[in-house]
Amino acid sequence: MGEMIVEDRLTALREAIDEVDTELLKLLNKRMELACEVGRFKAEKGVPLFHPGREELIFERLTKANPGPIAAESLRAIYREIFAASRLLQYVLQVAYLGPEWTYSHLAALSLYGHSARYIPCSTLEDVFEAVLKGKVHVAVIPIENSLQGGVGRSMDLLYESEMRVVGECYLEIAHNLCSTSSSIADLKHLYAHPQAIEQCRRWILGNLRHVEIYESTSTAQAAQMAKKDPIGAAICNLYAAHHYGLNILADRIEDQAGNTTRFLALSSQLNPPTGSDKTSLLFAVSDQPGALHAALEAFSDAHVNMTRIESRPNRLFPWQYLFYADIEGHVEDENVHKALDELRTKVTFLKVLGSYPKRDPKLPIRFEKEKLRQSDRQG
Ligand SMILES: O=C(O)C(=O)C[C@]1(C(=O)O)C=C[C@H](O)C=C1
Repeated sequence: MGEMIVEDRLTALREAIDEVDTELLKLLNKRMELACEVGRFKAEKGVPLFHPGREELIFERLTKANPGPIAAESLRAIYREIFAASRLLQYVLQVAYLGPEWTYSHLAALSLYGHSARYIPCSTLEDVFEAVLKGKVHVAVIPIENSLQGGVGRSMDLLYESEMRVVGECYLEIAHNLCSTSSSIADLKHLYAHPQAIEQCRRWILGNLRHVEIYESTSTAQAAQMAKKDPIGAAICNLYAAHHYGLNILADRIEDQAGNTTRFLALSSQLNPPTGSDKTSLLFAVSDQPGALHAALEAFSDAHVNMTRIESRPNRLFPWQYLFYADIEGHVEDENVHKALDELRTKVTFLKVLGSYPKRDPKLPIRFEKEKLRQSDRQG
């Protein structure tokens, strides 16, 4: 093909793209106007503005209707930002998370609510819970379990102690890096890291950093802040923390085990409607007698409800008694789940339904990669 023909073809294709973009812009603005109208209507009638379930229903419908070639993950990313822009016209969604900025919790929150929400870092998990309970934020994002280390005890205790609804979940790939203002591992004398990160990179640290003294930090992002102030110090943190706190990456992906994933929960004071692909979280206690747990679990098998997780935790109010945290497939309004919970209530000494929310696939965790850093620069 001659050079002119190539140019002509490219120009024609780009003109066609320009036309589609103009059309998309018109449609996007039309959508935003409708969302504004919904916002005004809700405000007038005193209906809560934040409605996480509606977003999930839209995602769900479009994913099913999508003929391709756009990938489901791309469609979700586009809609995450459409919702964020749409919410921004109605109000600013406030999201609390365990800070400081650029912790994995921050990344999980960003993956759930997009870049137009306002993110409020809290210094403890207690403060994160309190922010929602006191109505200072619409939603909070907390870590609940890690694929290698199991449940996050403090989050589990706080779910028991507070009145909170679980309204969403997400799985985030945990990718650790050794980051420093120094450019050589040999020059390092100090390592700042969160205890869980130390645990997850233990073999790598033993193999490469035997010469350094380890200082525990309260989060991976705090480790990055400490390393920034120490010319002979390094931190274990994510790429975003390294980038935003101005650190070099001395080694990437230093976690010992591939597939390290943390599950996060979104908490709010509202209920979600069923989407057809939900999960329900609950906690319960059984009496101290033979077969009590077995009998409780039968409630699920009898109603053909699949349990995706069960974990026990000491009951801090009653020593040597235990609480069971369970996740089951389905929504509390689904018939089989309703039936299972009715039966469960007759077999347990305590039951708290934490909430139903759209189910995510643990095998498809959110990944924050290098390429996405530029985007966070523009928007973060
Ligand atoms: O349906 C609503 O309740 C809306 O506020 C509209 C809308 C949308 O853009 O589709 C706005 C923001 C999202 O949170 C979910 C839905």
